[in-house]
Amino acid sequence: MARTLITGGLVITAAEEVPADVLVEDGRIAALALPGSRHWNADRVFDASGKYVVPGGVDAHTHMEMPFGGTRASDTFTTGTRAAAWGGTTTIVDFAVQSRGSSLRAGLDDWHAKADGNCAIDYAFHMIVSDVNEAVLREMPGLVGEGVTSFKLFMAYPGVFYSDDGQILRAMQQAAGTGALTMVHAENGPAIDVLVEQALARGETDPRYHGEVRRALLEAEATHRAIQLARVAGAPLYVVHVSAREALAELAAARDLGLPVFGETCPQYLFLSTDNLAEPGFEGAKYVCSTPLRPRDHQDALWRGLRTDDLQVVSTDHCPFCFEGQKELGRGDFSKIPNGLPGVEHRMDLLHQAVVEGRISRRRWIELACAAPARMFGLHPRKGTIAPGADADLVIYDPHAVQTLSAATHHMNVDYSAYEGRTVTGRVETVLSRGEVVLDRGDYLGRPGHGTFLPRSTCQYL
Ligand SMILES: NC(=O)NCCC(=O)O
Ligand SMILES: [Zn+2]
Ligand SMILES: [Zn+2]
Repeated sequence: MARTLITGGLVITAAEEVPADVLVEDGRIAALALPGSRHWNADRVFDASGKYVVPGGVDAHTHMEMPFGGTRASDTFTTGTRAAAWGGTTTIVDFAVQSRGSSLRAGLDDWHAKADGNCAIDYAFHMIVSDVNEAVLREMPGLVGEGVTSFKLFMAYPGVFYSDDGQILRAMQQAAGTGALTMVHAENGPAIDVLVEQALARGETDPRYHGEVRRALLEAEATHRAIQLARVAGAPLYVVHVSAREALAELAAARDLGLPVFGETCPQYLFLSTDNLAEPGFEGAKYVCSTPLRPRDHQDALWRGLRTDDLQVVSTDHCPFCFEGQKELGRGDFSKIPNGLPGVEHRMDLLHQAVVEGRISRRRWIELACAAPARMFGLHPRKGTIAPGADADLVIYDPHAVQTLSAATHHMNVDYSAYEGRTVTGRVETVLSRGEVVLDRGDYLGRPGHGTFLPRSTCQYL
């Protein structure tokens, strides 16, 4: 395989920033050296002077083609992984779904069939458990053996993905016994359903009521309950898509006790708010996701949590539905709007914007977007860092380029952008996935089938 050299860039990892040349051989990082200090022969040289060289992003929360609310997420593995690559993400961990009444095996096989041969970048799977029973519990160790080392349980969505506390406790016990990580969607679903019914009965049908009924206190209550259940089970816990300040406080309190409790937030909770849900007409449907967007004053708490390590990971929860034909299913009844936002393409750029604005450091940017998710989900040391032996998943990033995010220019298969018209400083220039050039200065060179399934080890964050 070709030898590739990247010269003169500022190499940024979660641990350090150092000007260095990077040599890539056989799809892996072969060596780093002070700029110009070694005279390596290479078939291909990229000049990264004035640019950053960062690890490819690891997005630990995506939903390609996920069925939801009578429709399915509009990005396939082909379109979604291509869009991820455009945004500097070179690994996704997608959620395989167990259908109720079916087995984990069937759900996982289904997900392999969707992804196999179609991905532009490497991928792995978590498993959504929507039907906890004895047979399903017995299947869990087998999945861990196949590299599916995390399971997501839902306290929300009664009748769909929801598990009750007893089922969650049982699944946590089983996961802990195999070394797997339990992920929880922490919202009190049954209580939310009561509030939904009451709101609709009052004629409150607009998208903004989605945010009002999914109360912050019901996220905090569920987060508290998930933590206590994990304690009882002796299980580590990862709370997905944290949006409420009150839920974050529960995580912080648990971490202050030294518990193995981790949290993720997403760009939509850091950059968008209930103001978007309240946009005129039916526009707010574009911003319907769960947990919901919160009033703007929650954002500062989330940023603080990212700085203090009460939150460890920023993932996208990419789950796109087109406005036309999909979000529109909920006109006249907000509870029928399919839940989810597009975002897999913009995470690296939006977090870099936070660097530009002084909210996080450059190293924290890489920690949150690359290194921590790789360690959390058993992908380190192959992914999330730049070191000899690691996969050559590399991004040359121009920190000065200015771009405007828009549906007219993005690559996700969705007819709107949640960040339409937002200008950010910084842009991906070149992307390598295991040494192969996927993107270079606006030319897409990737191909479906390059991306391979990554069996994961257990959490290395503990
Ligand atoms: N988050 C969301 O609104 N949709 C995807 C499913 C989930 O993660 O709960
Ligand atoms: Zn969720
Ligand atoms: Zn999700």
